[in-house]
Amino acid sequence: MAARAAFTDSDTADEAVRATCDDATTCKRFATSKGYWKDPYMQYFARSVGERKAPEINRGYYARVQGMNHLLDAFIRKTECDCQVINLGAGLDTTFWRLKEENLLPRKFFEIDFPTVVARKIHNIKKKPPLSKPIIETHSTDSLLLDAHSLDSDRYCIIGADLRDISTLDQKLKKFQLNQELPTMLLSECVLVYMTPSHSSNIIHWAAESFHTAMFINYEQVNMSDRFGQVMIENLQRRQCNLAGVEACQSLESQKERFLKSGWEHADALDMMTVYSMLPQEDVARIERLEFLDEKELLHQLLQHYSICWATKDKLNLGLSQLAY
Ligand SMILES: C[S@@+](CC[C@H](N)C(=O)[O-])C[C@H]1O[C@@H](n2cnc3c(N)ncnc32)[C@H](O)[C@@H]1O
Repeated sequence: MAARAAFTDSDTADEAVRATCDDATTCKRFATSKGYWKDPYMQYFARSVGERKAPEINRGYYARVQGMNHLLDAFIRKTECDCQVINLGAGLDTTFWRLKEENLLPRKFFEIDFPTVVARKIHNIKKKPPLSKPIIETHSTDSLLLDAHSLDSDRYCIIGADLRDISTLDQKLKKFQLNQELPTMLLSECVLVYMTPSHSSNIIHWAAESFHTAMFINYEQVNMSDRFGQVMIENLQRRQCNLAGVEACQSLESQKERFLKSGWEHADALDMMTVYSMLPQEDVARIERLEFLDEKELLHQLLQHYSICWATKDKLNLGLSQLAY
């Protein structure tokens, strides 16, 4: 009986984590509909613009997306596209299509998420030509591997897997021609915080062991032990969503530390208030004119509770540790 209850609880917990993918998608969809940044592909994953979101939420998503893109694009340029990207917990992210459009496609772009999330994404890709066309265009043969929980083409691959099961993840990536010799970017955008510190540390460790030249960018909460952080945790708990990994989100130091103790040579971390102040200020001024923001203090608090941490290892001496804002 006890085992059964535990199974049901963890199932509910995983379902709540999977639902966070819809939150991210609807918030990004809304912000793009207001013109914070351009993403012509989002509409194919979330048809309706949905409920209005507060201006501080839209600015927060702007900082998140621009902040991640800045480091990712710098890495791709540094490697002259001779690299691969693995987006862990990718949800309905559209980065592959943006990179294709901007002529910045890596040799291969991998995405991982729970099989049910992947099944939904594949369903949308199959049905919407603007999503499927770029995949077909960059594929050299007539047929590509496609089933309910995976799609593999020359340049884009999406895999249904649980990130907490590293050996299956590793096996599946290798089956789809992961190249351990290529400079590799690992992305986790609001993902690690949903798993225990031991599970996320396994992933960070596995990534460091698997590639000799790599960069890992992690976006998630920080400064979570203060009052504002506690309220964020309680709000999520009310929706059955437990931030199981919050322990690593105490400070910028704790964020860096988890990489440095797991085989990464160099790590940096900034809170999103700082990232926001380092983004191209002309564009920041443009988005600040889009909507009137009454509660500046709330925006600052929000941005101070998220961070981008990036870590590198660089056997090929590409200069990865110099990539910054
Ligand atoms: C908040 S969403 C973020 C999605 C995307 N990275 C973005 O920022 O738009 C978190 C994603 O991580 C995925 N995720 C969390 N834990 C996972 C696990 N153990 N295995 C696979 N995917 C996981 C969820 O299914 C969800 O799609």
